[in-house]
Amino acid sequence: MTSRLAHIVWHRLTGLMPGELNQAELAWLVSPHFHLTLLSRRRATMIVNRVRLFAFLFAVLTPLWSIIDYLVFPFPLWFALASMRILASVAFALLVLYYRPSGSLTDAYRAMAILFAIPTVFYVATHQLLVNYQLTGMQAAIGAGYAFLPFVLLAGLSIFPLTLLENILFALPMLLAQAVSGIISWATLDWPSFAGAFWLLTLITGVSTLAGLSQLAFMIALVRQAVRDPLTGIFSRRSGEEVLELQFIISTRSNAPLAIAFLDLDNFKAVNDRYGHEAGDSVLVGATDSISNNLRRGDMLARWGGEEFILIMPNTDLEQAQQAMRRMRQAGFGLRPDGSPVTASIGIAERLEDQTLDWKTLVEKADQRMYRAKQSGRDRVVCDDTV
Ligand SMILES: Nc1nc2c(ncn2[C@@H]2O[C@H](COP(=O)(O)OP(=O)(O)OP(=O)(O)O)[C@@H](O)[C@H]2O)c(=O)[nH]1
Repeated sequence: MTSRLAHIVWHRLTGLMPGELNQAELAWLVSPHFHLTLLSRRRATMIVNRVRLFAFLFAVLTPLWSIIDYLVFPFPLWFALASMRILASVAFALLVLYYRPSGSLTDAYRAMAILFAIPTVFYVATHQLLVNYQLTGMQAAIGAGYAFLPFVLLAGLSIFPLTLLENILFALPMLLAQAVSGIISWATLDWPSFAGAFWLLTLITGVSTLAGLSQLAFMIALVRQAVRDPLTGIFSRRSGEEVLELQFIISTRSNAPLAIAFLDLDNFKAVNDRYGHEAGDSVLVGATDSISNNLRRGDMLARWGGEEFILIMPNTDLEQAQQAMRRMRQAGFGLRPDGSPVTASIGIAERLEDQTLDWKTLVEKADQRMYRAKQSGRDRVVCDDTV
């Protein structure tokens, strides 16, 4: 009875989670640690682009308020505020001009940190300046507006597709700073208004976090659709090319081996011809399931064409790649509708061994070897040009 109730409550709760995600992807909302490289790169690009948009808006809006300050405040005050606004505006403009997306998350975090640091410094500086003046009436009302900046910053978090952990890490310094400033001025603190403002900041953080998580969920679903082959669920050719390009650069830089295997299922056309297209589809799914179950962590399988696949194996030399193929062929590639085993012809190429200068040549080599495996009788691996 209790377990049934717990089950219902759990079901209801998970029903609240973004419906576009599957169970495994829900963990991706918590921490970036679980994200695939392709998602991280796209997210990093999106974050930097949003930072630049935000910075552009603030570069334009920040100096405009000087007109109001000029009309309301006495001379030395409006001039000092205007100078600070111009400095902040220039800093925002520099961020727009010089920060470009690189695909690296560290760069994206740095861009966000700079974006939030500019108004924080501005806030602290203007606060120091304004406390020296005894403002009343209209002047006090306009001066109080400066205290709203932390609210704007925390609300600004909502435009970024961040995980729960990242949202907390970015919001925490601002909330802590607010709390510390309250503790420092403890004796003279107007308690109810401080507590009210702090509660409001926490609420805004919660809403921004929800907004960020919803964006992230939507992005995860879109990236999945863009990078996965709809039939087999493995990576599409387009994302395979992207990963291969990236892995080629990484392995060249670190002088590490990079092996790829080009796999083509044998006599697959006969399955379609004899048992129909749907049976053919099931064979494809069975073969990719079997390969995926035998992959090493860090390896990546992409569907290159109809019944052609490319397996990307970073940090793997020729000998290790041959071993991997032996293991894979032993595990098999699933069964044909008549119960006989599916076999594959495989060509292997390795960056160092083949002295290839770009990833396309590496694929060409593996493809040619796969073709020779077909010609010399199918169901075999070819890994050099000697046969
Ligand atoms: N069911 C199904 N068939 C596909 C799909 N994509 C490609 N094919 C079929 O795969 C077959 C490939 O046939 P071939 O290139 O002649 O190769 P094969 O029969 O495997 O022969 P070998 O490669 O020489 O061993 C074609 O009949 C395509 O129509 C797909 O998504 N589903």
